[in-house]
Amino acid sequence: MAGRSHSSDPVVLDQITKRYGNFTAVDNLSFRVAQGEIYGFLGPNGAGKTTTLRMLLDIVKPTTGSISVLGASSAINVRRKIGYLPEERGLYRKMKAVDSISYFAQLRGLPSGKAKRRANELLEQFGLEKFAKSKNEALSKGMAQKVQLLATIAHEPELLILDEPFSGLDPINQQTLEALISDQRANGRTIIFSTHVMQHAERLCDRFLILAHGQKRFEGTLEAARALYGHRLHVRSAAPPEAFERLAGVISVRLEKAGGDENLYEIELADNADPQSFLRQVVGAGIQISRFEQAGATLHEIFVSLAGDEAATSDLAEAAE
Ligand SMILES: Nc1ncnc2c1ncn2[C@@H]1O[C@H](COP(=O)(O)OP(=O)(O)OP(=O)(O)O)[C@@H](O)[C@H]1O
Repeated sequence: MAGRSHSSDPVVLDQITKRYGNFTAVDNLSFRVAQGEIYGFLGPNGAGKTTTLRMLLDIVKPTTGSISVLGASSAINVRRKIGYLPEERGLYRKMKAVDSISYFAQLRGLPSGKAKRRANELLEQFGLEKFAKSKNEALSKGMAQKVQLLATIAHEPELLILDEPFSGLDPINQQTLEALISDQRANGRTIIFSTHVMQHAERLCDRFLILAHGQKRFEGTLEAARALYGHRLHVRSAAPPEAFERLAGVISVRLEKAGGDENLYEIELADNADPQSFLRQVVGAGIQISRFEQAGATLHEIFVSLAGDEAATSDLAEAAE
């Protein structure tokens, strides 16, 4: 599944570029998403995420390159198999919640009776049955967003494309949405979602793509990103930093916390260095250590290091919301 490319991959982008006048919004981007995968789209503001998702859906045409979605050269030909939550949310204000869901499901081919049943089932499943007959304008922003999400999945699409689905939801509803996305994958669906919030991507994604200035900065699993980011170790020892600096494979030694008898160091190893060989060298050099721990980089750290400073700003801004 994850990572293996296959001719029947539901989403294939090949050397896609999108220009607006002289400005390149998406720059020679290629990637594939495998069946049953949760694929995260990460990138700072203006990185080209929404433009790419819109190209996937054939709402925006690429300047050059080719796209295949569920075996078709245009998503429009397979739209009944796709569920799309756009970045700009919107429901008809005067329509009832239940009717909104069944309306969208019918637009995508579900017969009216089935669409209504499905709408009621989903509202109940997500604790919104009391609001089924409320008009959308009477719903809170978060509830309206949930209704729109349910409208996106009601016709049981094979491929879900969700643009910033977590933004605007409170932590409880974010959790509900995470569960919904995992549940969709468990049912064999393929999901692509964009986000600024690394924790969602960290918990949910089989693989992710980091975009910055329209270019791919990384594509792969969290483990692969961590390996790329390098090894970091936490070491507690009474020895001075120079004792570690002179060992093979050590790039830097940072004093994380000075103690009375012992210091806590963060030690960065070269990509090709091995923590075990570091440990053997420590023992061989007679350096006493009382703690040795491998630290996995967080996706946030990886994101900032790969997507640059503007990424840090947008990620932190989002986290502070
Ligand atoms: N119709 C358009 N005309 C001109 N420039 C555009 C158009 N649509 C998008 N852009 C530009 O392309 C770049 C990428 O925009 P896009 O909306 O894809 O970014 P994004 O990664 O989704 O950002 P955000 O996280 O802020 O939603 C931006 O600089 C944007 O201003």
